[in-house]
Amino acid sequence: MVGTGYVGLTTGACLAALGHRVVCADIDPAKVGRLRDGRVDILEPGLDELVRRGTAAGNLEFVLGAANAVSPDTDVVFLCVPTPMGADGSADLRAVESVLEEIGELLPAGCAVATKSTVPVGTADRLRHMVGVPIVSNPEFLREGSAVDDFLHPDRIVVGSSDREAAQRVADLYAALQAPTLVLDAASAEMVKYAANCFLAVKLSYVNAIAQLCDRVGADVREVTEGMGLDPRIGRSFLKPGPGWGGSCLPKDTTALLHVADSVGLDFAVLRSAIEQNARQQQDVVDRIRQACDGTIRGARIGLLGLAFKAGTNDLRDSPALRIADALIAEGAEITAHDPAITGELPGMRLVDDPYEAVKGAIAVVVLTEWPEFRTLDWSRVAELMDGFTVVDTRDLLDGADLGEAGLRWKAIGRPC
Ligand SMILES: NC(=O)c1ccc[n+]([C@@H]2O[C@H](COP(=O)([O-])OP(=O)(O)OC[C@H]3O[C@@H](n4cnc5c(N)ncnc54)[C@H](O)[C@@H]3O)[C@@H](O)[C@H]2O)c1
Ligand SMILES: O=c1ccn([C@@H]2O[C@H](COP(=O)(O)OP(=O)(O)O[C@H]3O[C@H](CO)[C@@H](O)[C@H](O)[C@H]3O)[C@@H](O)[C@H]2O)c(=O)[nH]1
Repeated sequence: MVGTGYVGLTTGACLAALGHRVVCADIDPAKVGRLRDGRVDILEPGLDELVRRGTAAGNLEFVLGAANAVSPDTDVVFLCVPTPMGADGSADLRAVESVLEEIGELLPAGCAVATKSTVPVGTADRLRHMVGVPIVSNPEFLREGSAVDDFLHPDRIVVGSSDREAAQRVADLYAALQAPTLVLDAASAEMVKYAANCFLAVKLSYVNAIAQLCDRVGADVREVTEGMGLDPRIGRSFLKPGPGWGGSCLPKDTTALLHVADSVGLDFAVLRSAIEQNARQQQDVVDRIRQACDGTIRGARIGLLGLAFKAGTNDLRDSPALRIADALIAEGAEITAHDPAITGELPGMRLVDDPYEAVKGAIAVVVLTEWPEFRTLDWSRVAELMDGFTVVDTRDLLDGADLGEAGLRWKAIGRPC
């Protein structure tokens, strides 16, 4: 397993739990040291336990550098390194290429390379020349915050390669999970990943736009999405409006697929407008906060509850909450923020470990991440501590009546307030 982040560590620890012998490599010596001591940096329920169990059982180990993960009896090398957004919006494949360069000569005959990193269509076939063995696309669909559970109970396993036998060998590693398994060509497998993530992004942008419309026409988006979701063709999940979608995947994958479409002369207008709607959604939240601050953000003290891109994770990558915070800071706001999973320092704001400290003296309070503990805050105490009385609830998390009783004004997107 090359790369021990969300994907590599989860996959490595879970494959070890299924009985395979796994060697996980990372380029970061400090991370490798911590993992050898059984310390996991990321917040993923069950992962620490699996890492400790695998290490104790002797079928999960951690090494520095991809080359040290490869041996003459290696069957599959999984690539789980980052593929971030490049300057032109395309996926930056430098980490993938540098690993292949590092291990190309070391791979034993009969082994396969499986790409779990999200890579654009054509990558497996294009990079094949760098290694003398088949490359199998094996996209990963886990969600942060439920990575172990998603791995162990997958909706589907997708593998694809021009070498079907190699693809089947990779699929066989997951046989114990008894999941629906698709063995495809490499391009189709690579496309499944982007097509799925981009569909989710389009769905969210659509529902965020519906929430905006509900506000303007006096409908209640909670009831509207319930009515939509009961239609099995639509489904109930991914229908919750918010401050815009973010995280380490949806933003970069939508931009990367749009880049691919542009490069082959296809105007993927629906995807482009989903990305644009997402930027507008974040700007709309800033505008709502401005209204709550009597029209001026400059000099206003604003308390933020939640910074992670969703509840259940301490990942801040491409978090809409941070984008919104940055926009407020750029307009001259004084920001105090609290997130139960985030400690340390962040530029331009005061990060505190007590939610009541975050709301102290605030003219407006903004809920940006749907942490359940925010629901049960003592709103009378919040009202006493604040200097103003508006709570902008971008996640429709709170009970408006509770806040009303405490003398606060509750503002949610698309809900009658
Ligand atoms: N995070 C998710 O939920 C998720 C889900 C599905 C797919 N993906 C995809 O999986 C890939 C990895 O994502 P992630 O979130 O796990 O990333 P991450 O940043 O959490 O982890 C990547 C790891 O790779 C290591 N690394 C970088 N270069 C290396 C090298 N040359 N040799 C060895 N290790 C190296 C880094 O130090 C880091 O520990 C990306 O392509 C991403 O799009 C992510
Ligand atoms: O009803 C919803 C559901 C999600 N979100 C937001 O959408 C973003 C993405 O959420 P989620 O998909 O749960 O996060 P990730 O962990 O990034 O997972 C996505 O990205 C991964 C990386 O590619 C894929 O593997 C997963 O299948 C895909 O769901 C977050 O900002 C959420 O707050 C909403 O606003 N409303």
